[in-house]
Amino acid sequence: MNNKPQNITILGAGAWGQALAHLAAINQHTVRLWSRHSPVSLEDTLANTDIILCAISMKGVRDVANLVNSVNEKSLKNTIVVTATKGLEPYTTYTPSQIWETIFPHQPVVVLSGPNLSKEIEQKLPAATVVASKNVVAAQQIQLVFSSQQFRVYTNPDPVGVELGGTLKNVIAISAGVCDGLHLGTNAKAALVTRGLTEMVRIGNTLGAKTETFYGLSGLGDLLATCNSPLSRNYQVGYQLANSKTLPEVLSSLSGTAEGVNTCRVLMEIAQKHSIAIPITEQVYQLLAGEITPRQALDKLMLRDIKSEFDNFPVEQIWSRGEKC
Ligand SMILES: NC(=O)c1ccc[n+]([C@@H]2O[C@H](COP(=O)([O-])OP(=O)(O)OC[C@H]3O[C@@H](n4cnc5c(N)ncnc54)[C@H](O)[C@@H]3O)[C@@H](O)[C@H]2O)c1
Ligand SMILES: O=P(O)(O)OC[C@H](O)CO
Repeated sequence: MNNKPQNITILGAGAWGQALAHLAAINQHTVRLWSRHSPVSLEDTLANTDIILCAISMKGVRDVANLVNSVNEKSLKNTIVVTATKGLEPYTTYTPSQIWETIFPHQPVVVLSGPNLSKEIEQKLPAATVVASKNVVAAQQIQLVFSSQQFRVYTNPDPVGVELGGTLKNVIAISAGVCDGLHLGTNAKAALVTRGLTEMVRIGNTLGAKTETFYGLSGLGDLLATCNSPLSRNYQVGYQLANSKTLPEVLSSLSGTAEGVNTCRVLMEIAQKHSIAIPITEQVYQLLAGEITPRQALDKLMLRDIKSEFDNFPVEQIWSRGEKC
């Protein structure tokens, strides 16, 4: 493990890229920030870099990964790629780490994800996160690079699960914003977030993630942060839709990317393909498409067929044990 200051290139100079630059600088690492608007070329920025950290919005990840590959394929021999994007690619349904792994099959790829609202990190408030990779040593290296008094970093052996936790919670955060925007109360919010976690596990398991990862920081932890904070852009989308704003109005008022809007569309494709029940996501999708009102979405969720709480524990099974009375 290398405990020396590292040369880190952060791709994406938005809210999250800048917050990560601050966290890396705490440990005396040399940080270079690059964005598509940078005056310095990507090639120059990447010279002698030990770590490439991508904090680009989902829609730019493949283009930027291809750009990195085209300018610097040979000199990146020992470079670790870290991905901090929380989204899914339309059509391929790839996660960001899967895109990086496809383009850089010989580099270690590490996922960094957790309950990390950048505005709180900017204010130097404490936070924790998770780093996960198929390459355990690379994950431990990134843990060492970012761990500080302000930022506690855990490793996890399930990169797909860690990445999907951060991605899938964005859609549930939109629904939580709607719930608060309609003033539906704490009981309703608890029910929504808990059933939302069930949807996350269903999708995650189908895509190869471990159930227990969703009960950790990158799953439940990030879900709680995002569903309970007005600082979350995804939460704001739901909150403002519930307050009669249109989606274009909401998106133009946000400072940065609300990935849940596009993720929701990709999740609908995945759910249809694999026949997965994701009723909350389905209502968010119809709401974003302008097909239903927030109140209609609520009624649809409340009036669904009654069922057992757990997928593998049908009502009939309980009754047949004579426990009905
Ligand atoms: N802000 C947070 O609190 C936070 C925390 C954790 C993870 N994230 C995730 O990090 C990612 C970035 O979020 P952000 O808050 O920094 O967003 P942002 O909108 O503030 O910044 C996005 C960055 O991506 C770049 N970008 C966007 N589209 C691009 C394209 N087509 N090609 C090249 N570059 C492009 C922008 O120039 C900018 O540098 C998102 O996936 C988000 O979910 C954000
Ligand atoms: O502002 P949001 O909704 O993109 O949330 C930011 C982070 O994902 C919270 O961990």
